[in-house]
Amino acid sequence: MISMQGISKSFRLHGQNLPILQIAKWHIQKGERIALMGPSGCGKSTLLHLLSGVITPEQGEIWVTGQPVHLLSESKRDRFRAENIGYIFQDFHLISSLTLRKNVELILPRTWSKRERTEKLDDWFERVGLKDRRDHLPSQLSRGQQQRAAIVRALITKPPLLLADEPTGSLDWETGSELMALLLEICKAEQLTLVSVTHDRHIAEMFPTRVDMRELNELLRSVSV
Ligand SMILES: Nc1ncnc2c1ncn2[C@@H]1O[C@H](COP(=O)(O)OP(=O)(O)OP(=O)(O)O)[C@@H](O)[C@H]1O
Repeated sequence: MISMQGISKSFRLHGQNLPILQIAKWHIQKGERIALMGPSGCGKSTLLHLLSGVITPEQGEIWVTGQPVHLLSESKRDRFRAENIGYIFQDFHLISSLTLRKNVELILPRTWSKRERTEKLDDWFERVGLKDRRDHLPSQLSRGQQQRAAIVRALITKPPLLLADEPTGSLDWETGSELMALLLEICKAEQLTLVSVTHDRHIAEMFPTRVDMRELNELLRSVSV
């Protein structure tokens, strides 16, 4: 499903090269659900951006669903991302002037018929407990409900890889753990692969697999971040 090998990634800052990631090998099987943990600034978000092809490494190979992401042009990476990756953000990233339904409709493939769209939207909003709220604006909903709508937006096309960057980070513990339980249950049922960054040890314990950046990123073994 995912294979990374010999990865080096650095950023250019004030004329200097700042090494951020060095990963010898990382393999993820289809359907794995992984909590990615590690101290602030250790490169967790950078790693998600590499997996989704938002950025590319200086060295190394990244294969996702059989595609060599490291070799694709920017436009091909955009397409790869649209077809293969669902993304959930800490702050939901819903458009405030649009209803939940319209927020999700924006990303649906043009090839879906009107009937297919309506059926899938109804199914998914029901699945996350928002059946009666889908025609409301984000501001009319709680933060947990907004994140549920963001889950619908990320999953409705069933992308093989779901990336989440602190999806419960702006929710209280109870709301956050309920939301994560729902997300994990859906990913298990649909056999979707999930890599989710979290700072919360209790949330991480809900996952079948935990990966610590201190083990993955070789730079963290010699340098403290
Ligand atoms: N575009 C960029 N240009 C320069 N430096 C960057 C850029 N993006 C990230 N960095 C640096 O890379 C390092 C890793 O950042 P990253 O956001 O991946 O860390 P993180 O582990 O996700 O942190 P946090 O848990 O605080 O969100 C940080 O030192 C950050 O300042």
